Amino acid sequence: MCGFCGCRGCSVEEMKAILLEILGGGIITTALTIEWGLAELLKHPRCLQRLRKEIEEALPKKGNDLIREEDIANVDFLKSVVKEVARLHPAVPMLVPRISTQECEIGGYIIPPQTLAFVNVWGISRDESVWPNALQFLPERFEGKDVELRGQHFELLPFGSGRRICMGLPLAVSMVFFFKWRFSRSLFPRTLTLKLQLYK
Ligand code: HEM
Repeated sequence: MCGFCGCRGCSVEEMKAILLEILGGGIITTALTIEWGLAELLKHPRCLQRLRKEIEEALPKKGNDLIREEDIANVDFLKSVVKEVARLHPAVPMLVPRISTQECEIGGYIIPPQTLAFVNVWGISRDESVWPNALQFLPERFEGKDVELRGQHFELLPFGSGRRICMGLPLAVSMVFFFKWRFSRSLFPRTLTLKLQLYK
C-alpha cells in the first residue's frame, strides 16, 4: 500500500508528486492568508492596537517569550481577526470542484448526475444578507458568535467542508495564529503604520 492514497499502486515518483501537491497547496494558501491579514491590520491601525494590547495582556511574562498552543484560549480578538481575514480573503475562493454522483436538489435547483459544481465561498462571504457591511473589515462581528472555521457553519467556509475539507486545517490555523501573534507584538508594524500614514 502506498501510504498516501491507499491505492496499493503508487510509484515512488507518484508519491513524490502527491507530497509536492500537499506541500504546495499548504504553502501558498497559508502565505496568502497571512499577507492579507497583515495588509488589513496595517489598513486598520485601531484593530492592530487592540490586538497588540490583547496579546500583551494574554501572554504571561515568561522571560523566554515562548508561546504555547494553550495560550490561544486567551486571545479571542486574535481569533476574530483570523476569521475576518479568512472571510474577506478566502485563499481558495471557489473550493475544489465537485461532481454530483446522482440527481439532487439544492436550493430549489435540480442538479443532474455528473454535473460539475463550484461552491462560491468568496460570494457567500460577501453576501450582505448574511454579513451586514460585508465589504468592511470588522473582526468585532465575530464576538460572542459561535461561527467557526471548521466547516460546520456554511456562511464561513475558507477551508471547505465535508469529506474533502482542508486536510491541513489544524496546521494552517496554528501557523496563521502564531505569525500574527509575532507580528502584532513586534515593533515593525508600528513603524510601518507610521510610514503608511505619512504617505497618505
Ligand atoms: C490558510 C491556509 C489554508 C487554506 C485557506 C486552505 C484551504 C483549503 C480549501 C478551501 C481546500 C478545499 C476544501 C473543499 O473543497 O472542501 C483545501 C484542501 C486541501 N488542503 Fe488546504 N488550506 C490551507 C492550508 C493547508 C495546509 C497547511 C495544508 C497541508 C500541509 C493543506 C492541505 C490541503 C490538502 C491536502 C487538501 C485536499 C484535501 C482533499 O481533497 O481531500 N492546506 N484547503
